[in-house]
Amino acid sequence: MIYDLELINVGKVYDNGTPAVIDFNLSIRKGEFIAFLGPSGCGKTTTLRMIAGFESISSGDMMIKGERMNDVRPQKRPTSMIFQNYALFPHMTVRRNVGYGLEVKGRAKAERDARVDRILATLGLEDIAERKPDKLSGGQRQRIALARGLVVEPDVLLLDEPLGALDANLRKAIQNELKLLQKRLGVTFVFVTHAQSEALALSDRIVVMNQGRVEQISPPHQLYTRPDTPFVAQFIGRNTIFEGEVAGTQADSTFVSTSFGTLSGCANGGLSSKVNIVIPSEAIEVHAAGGSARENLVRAFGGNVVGARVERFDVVGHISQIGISLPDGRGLALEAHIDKYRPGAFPLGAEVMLTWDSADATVIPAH
Ligand SMILES: Nc1ncnc2c1ncn2[C@@H]1O[C@H](COP(=O)(O)OP(=O)(O)OP(=O)(O)O)[C@@H](O)[C@H]1O
Repeated sequence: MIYDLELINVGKVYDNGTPAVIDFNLSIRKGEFIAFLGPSGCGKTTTLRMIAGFESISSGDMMIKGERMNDVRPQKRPTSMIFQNYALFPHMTVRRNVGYGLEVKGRAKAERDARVDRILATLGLEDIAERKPDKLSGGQRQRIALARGLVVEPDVLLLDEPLGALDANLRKAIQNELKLLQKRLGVTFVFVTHAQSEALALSDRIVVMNQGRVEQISPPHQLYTRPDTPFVAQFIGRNTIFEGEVAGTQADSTFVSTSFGTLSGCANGGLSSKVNIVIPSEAIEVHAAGGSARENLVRAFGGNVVGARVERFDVVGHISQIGISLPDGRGLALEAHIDKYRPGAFPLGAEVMLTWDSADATVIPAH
């Protein structure tokens, strides 16, 4: 199979010796929307710049449609890049800004005009085509930058935090547009962000990076529900993590001996003896303690019962928010519809029990 983009053991060491990207492997199919997600300094932008050709590749290979690109100059690569600040020329009209890439490539005026008209129409920018960018809103400037990237008809569009300069509402609206546009045009997008919600909402697959290494590459739902590593479990979603050692397996459940008792979840990949059991907030239920509740819950939830205390109970609109503390002092925040936990269901300071289904928890290697 020929991929639109392949990174094969790609590494980057800067001149000062900093290893910024280590052994990056990824194969992207045509029309995929891929997000690079990770904390500041993890190597997202460096990887994007290596793909664009603005940064040299220290080791490994970068291929586009089966052709090795390592030594191809940026303007000769079938990529275009959109920067966070959009890098629009303030003295040029929107139309010239959008057509600039085609001018640089030496395309004839008639072809340039036709392509620019088409992309301006696609993005709803015809009415402002003769204006200068500094007279336009953030959302309009973002769309112009997108038009400028797409007009050269790249195989791969590279986007470096392209929504970072927009306020939250506009960001959400443009996210939706971006996703629809990408699917309609069928162009492969590689998108850098450190906003988790953006990556989860937009991408077909997310690459989570940490300190120059790829931690996990998965579709959003899988990344959220089945983290591969402790880093991903802490970085994505809101998980509670218990450390322990594998005590045995039965059917799909792996039992883990922890300081909170023997707890269980689904094993994700091969396990060493030291493991983490990862429980998403959404999977945790709160029950009043007392009477024979504990024995019943232990039976119903395969042993997944942990005692805790209610520290906070707030109702916001139709959502109940419960702040819980575990015996080891850690806190967790749970949310559910008000129908599930009615106001006053748990008085502050109440002893409660937390449960989850084994199938909703994931057991991963501790390192
Ligand atoms: N030109 C450079 N010279 C030396 N080191 C660099 C250079 N550019 C980046 N680095 C280092 O490489 C590592 C990765 O940086 P990079 O900008 O790729 O991270 P990032 O994940 O994109 O971060 P951010 O989200 O803050 O943009 C960091 O340790 C950074 O300090």
